[in-house]
Amino acid sequence: MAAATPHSPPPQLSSPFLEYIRAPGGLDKVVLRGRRSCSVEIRLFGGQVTSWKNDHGEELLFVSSKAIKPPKPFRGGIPICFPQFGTQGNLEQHGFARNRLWAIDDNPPPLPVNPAIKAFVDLILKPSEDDLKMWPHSFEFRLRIALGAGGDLSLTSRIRNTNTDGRPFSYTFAFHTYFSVSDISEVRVEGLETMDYLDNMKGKERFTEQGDAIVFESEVDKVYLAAPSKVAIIDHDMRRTFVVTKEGLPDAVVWNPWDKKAKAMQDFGDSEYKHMLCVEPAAVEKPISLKPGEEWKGRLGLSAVPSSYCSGQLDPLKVLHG
Ligand SMILES: O=P(O)(O)OC[C@H]1O[C@@H](O)[C@H](O)[C@@H](O)[C@@H]1O
Repeated sequence: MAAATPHSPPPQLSSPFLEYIRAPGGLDKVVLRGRRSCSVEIRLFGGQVTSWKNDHGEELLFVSSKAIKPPKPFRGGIPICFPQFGTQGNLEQHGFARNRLWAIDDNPPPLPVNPAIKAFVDLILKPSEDDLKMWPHSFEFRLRIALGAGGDLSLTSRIRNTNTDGRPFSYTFAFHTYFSVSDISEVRVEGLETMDYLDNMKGKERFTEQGDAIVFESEVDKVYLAAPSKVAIIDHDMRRTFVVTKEGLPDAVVWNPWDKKAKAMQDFGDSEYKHMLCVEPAAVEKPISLKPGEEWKGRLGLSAVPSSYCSGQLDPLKVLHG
């Protein structure tokens, strides 16, 4: 199904757990509804999750109060970085997928789904003629966004090489997840200690993280390499822990712009850095290569658990292996 134009009727989504909301300026969105006040909002522009609320209706993702409307990328939620992460190539920063209008995919190829999950939507992005001029590869990018029975959110990406000229392609990728936190100075991240990382602030030089959980006192922009499949973000003040799980995505980017960069960013409030943290499951160091006909799958799982789970400090071994 193509994305709705301003004059076409909104797509009929055949589920009480889904709602299609029309909005001007490319801001049409799909809302997934779960039990009590759990919900997820997805904008077709960028195929971007822009809201994830728990069963008390509390927002769990950060969105900047200064976020700009299309055609600019939207600051917050979960932008998709594809086919390029950061400045690692000739394309615009973080690639073009976050800056394109996605469509609802009525007829996606089967994807095993937990039968308890009722609220999900499938989106698709294919390159336009202009995209092909910049990045000369034909692809189908399918994205399933699902709200679990317990309020968990999952995003599954399937990228297929549909080149008909026999050529493979490679890309880098990230789920650029902006978490909402009470106070960045009180937050710690567990699961990445002792990992090697590339420091984007030091010319991508490689370092090894020290043995302690990661805390924040200044700007951070690091790509943790071969990171574990689970990472925890512990927010003391909110008495909440986000558990991030990833499959098919070896790396994890951690980013907070801190005060100076915040002031320099047009679409970001001067003090908003205090209330956000990006932890981004990604494939950055080693680009993913696909031959024609091949498909890659990457999955992000998010849950928010009350701090009782972490009050005695979340056991790092559980984070890594539990
Ligand atoms: O401003 P953008 O393009 O959304 O990027 C924000 C940040 O995204 C992070 O993923 C990068 O590691 C940072 O280097 C970058 O500054």
